[in-house]
Amino acid sequence: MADSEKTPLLASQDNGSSAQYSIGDVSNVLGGRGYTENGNQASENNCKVTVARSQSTSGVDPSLQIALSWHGVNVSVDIPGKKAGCCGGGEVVPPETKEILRDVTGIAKPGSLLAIMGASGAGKSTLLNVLTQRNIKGYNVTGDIRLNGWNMGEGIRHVSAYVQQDDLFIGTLTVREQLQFRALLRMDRRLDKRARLGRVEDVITEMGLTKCADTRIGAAGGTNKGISGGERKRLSFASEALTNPPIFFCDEPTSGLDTFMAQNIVQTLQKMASRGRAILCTIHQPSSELYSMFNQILLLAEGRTAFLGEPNAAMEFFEKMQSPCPRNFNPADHYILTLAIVPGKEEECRERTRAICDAFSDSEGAAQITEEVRDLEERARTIRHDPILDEASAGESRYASSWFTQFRYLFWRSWINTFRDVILFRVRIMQTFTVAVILGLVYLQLDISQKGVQDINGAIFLLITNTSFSNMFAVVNSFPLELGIFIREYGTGLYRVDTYYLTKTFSEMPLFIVISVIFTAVTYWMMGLHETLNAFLVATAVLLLTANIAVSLGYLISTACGSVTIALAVAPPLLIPFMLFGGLFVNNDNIPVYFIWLEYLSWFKFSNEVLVINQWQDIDYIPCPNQTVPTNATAIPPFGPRCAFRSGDDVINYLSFDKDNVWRDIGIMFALMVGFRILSFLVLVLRAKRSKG
Ligand SMILES: Nc1ncnc2c1ncn2[C@@H]1O[C@H](COP(=O)(O)OP(=O)(O)OP(=O)(O)O)[C@@H](O)[C@H]1O
Repeated sequence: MADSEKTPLLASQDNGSSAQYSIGDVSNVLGGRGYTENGNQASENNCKVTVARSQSTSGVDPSLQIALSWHGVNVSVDIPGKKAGCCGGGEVVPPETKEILRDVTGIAKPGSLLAIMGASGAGKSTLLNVLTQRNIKGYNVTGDIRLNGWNMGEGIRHVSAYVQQDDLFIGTLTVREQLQFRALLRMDRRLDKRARLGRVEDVITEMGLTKCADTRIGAAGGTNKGISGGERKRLSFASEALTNPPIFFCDEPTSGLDTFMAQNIVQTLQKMASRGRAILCTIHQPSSELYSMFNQILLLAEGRTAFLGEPNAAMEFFEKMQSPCPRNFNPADHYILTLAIVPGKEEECRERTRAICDAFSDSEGAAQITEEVRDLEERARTIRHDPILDEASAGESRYASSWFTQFRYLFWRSWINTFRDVILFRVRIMQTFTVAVILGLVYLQLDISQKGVQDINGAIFLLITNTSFSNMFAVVNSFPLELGIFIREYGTGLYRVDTYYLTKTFSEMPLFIVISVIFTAVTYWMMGLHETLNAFLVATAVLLLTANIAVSLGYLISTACGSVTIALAVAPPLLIPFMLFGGLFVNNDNIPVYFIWLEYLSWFKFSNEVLVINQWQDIDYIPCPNQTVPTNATAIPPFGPRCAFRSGDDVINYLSFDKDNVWRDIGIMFALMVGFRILSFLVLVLRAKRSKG
């Protein structure tokens, strides 16, 4: 992309309740005019054009509106050569450069609702990505994309909103809470809390969300259903509309909605456009009613512009091309079918498409668009540079809130998400309690006896195993589901990775603590493990630490895998080796030398060692059947072959555990807990950075 004129564009003005970006003195920009609500140029006296950021009103001030233009945009991708066919035995396919968009030019003015249409593979998503400067890693992009004639580069992100196809929300929040969360983190930091919450109420009204404002959003398509699909989509618009950006990009806003809801959404978009915004949507085969609601359409075919203009003009253009839309036929369907490449008739279809694209590029309509785009560029050239564009181009967001503000509201949201679902919370407590009671019944009141040694050691190991598995899988089953929301919100500059990660882990910690304490309290006393308060407290602390290590590893697996399915596939094979070297299945002295390193990662081993020592160290005597200890005996006599353990120390020694290792074990467990968390944080940072590419 030519960056010859990557020029400062926006300057800030503090006008109290509203924040504004000023383009500078631009007597000639937009013909010396601002744009009126219907997209026409107006207000002759507008010598200072400012970019929309007035957040106290729901519309964009005419003097703050932006025209988005793109000129001669070409996009291609380099495809490396490879061997075709199975097992690399086939022909060599040479590397090639695939053209995705070719010389695409257009303009979206304030007040216009532009539909980007075309057959599958025509280049709609690519154009949207290029215009929004998102997901373009790996593409070769040339051409100009300008705002009111100014080349802003990635700064476009700061004056536009991108509503993606899938709506991702934390389902436990209500509509109002979701908007308040966004407003408190995203809006201009010079606006106080009252102004932000006031803006939330305005947006709720503007987007027709009043009726469901206090309804929980719920999970899309899940059993925990909240607001409807149409309301979810309007909530997506509302979330972006809070900062009142003058440009909106929407990817398939009506997909998955029924006709009524789809119409309702496009009406909302119409309303938003009528308030001075430029709205660009990709849309797949809209119904004729929907089609008629757009005031501009852009038809893409084979990466070229087949038409850009008003729907009526499209009708005339296709008539001239000897492809008139039949009566009572949906024009959108007709154009897409006319421009589609039908399998088996590729050459013929490509020929027709080429002819249409050539005809459009030679048409008066195309010439007028090119002239308007050039006019904007030309006029922008005469304007003095303004430092705020440098700021925007450098990617600095003036909406970023402070670290503490992010921490506060993220913690609030995470806390709600963890504890609001009372049913789920109760289910987890009941589940823990039930499992604890069952295990307690299986190992009810264990004896200190020769046979009891195996049962007690087995019970201790089972406590560690259950604590590890249940806590790790609780994370693995839920955290990856939230990662999509995190990536998207991080991408919009809502918060930092560290604040998100810290609040997530801190807010969830109480739940893991409560569950671990309930589990230990029930099982410990039912099993009749060493019955002193001190031993119980040590066991509780060690199992809490164990739970936290498992949770940390759960975070690491979740961030590394990114999806529940992969994380669930990876977690068990990872856990088994740790469990194997826990001291129950293989004696510590018999671990093969090449697996010693794994022993140092096995918290099962450290936890087991501390708990076994905690259980046995005060047991001076383990009875042996058929042998009585004389009351006046000074030492316990040697046992026969059936009695392996005279005292707790024998049990500890038998397992190759050492009382001197207790503090070392606890230290290593802390290190594992912290280490896994730091690693998972680093993986999350990496994931977040890569998602921005
Ligand atoms: N990274 C890439 N590598 C190779 N080809 C690509 C790449 N990205 C896009 N394409 C190709 O470019 C063309 C346009 O893709 P794009 O996704 O923009 O089409 P689309 O009109 O949005 O299609 P759909 O409506 O099916 O989503 C397609 O043929 C696609 O296969």
